[in-house]
Amino acid sequence: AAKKDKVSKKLIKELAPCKAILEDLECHDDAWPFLLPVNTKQFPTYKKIIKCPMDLSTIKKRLQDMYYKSREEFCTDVRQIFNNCETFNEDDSPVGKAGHCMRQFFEARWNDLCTSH
Ligand SMILES: Cn1cc(C(=O)NCCN2CCCC2)ccc1=O
Repeated sequence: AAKKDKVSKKLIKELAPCKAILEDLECHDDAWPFLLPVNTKQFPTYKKIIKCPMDLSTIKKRLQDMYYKSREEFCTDVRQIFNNCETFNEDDSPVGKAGHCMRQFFEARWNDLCTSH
């Protein structure tokens, strides 16, 4: 039991900063394309082109459900959002530009977290 407790304490410590980063992503001015899953009725080709859809509301639920076993898994899901965005949108489109901006914002916050100890 002691070992398990140590692991879970470490995990809570790791994932708390992830929750903070997620909240900052959600309230960013350029977060509007990423708050909810892409509407595949509005964009019928999306499902065919994007094999692993991801969005901020899904990540929020996964955090709440203790789905992530490490902060790396959280980071991978966030990066999936921006990789999908680059695949589906032109760089100079409104959504494409928002994706590049949000990725820069995230990676800076991720570096802070990884270098702060
Ligand atoms: C990530 N992503 C998002 C879109 C998009 O247009 N989202 C709009 C969302 N609307 C804003 C207010 C209501 C719904 C298109 C392509 C794409 O890759």
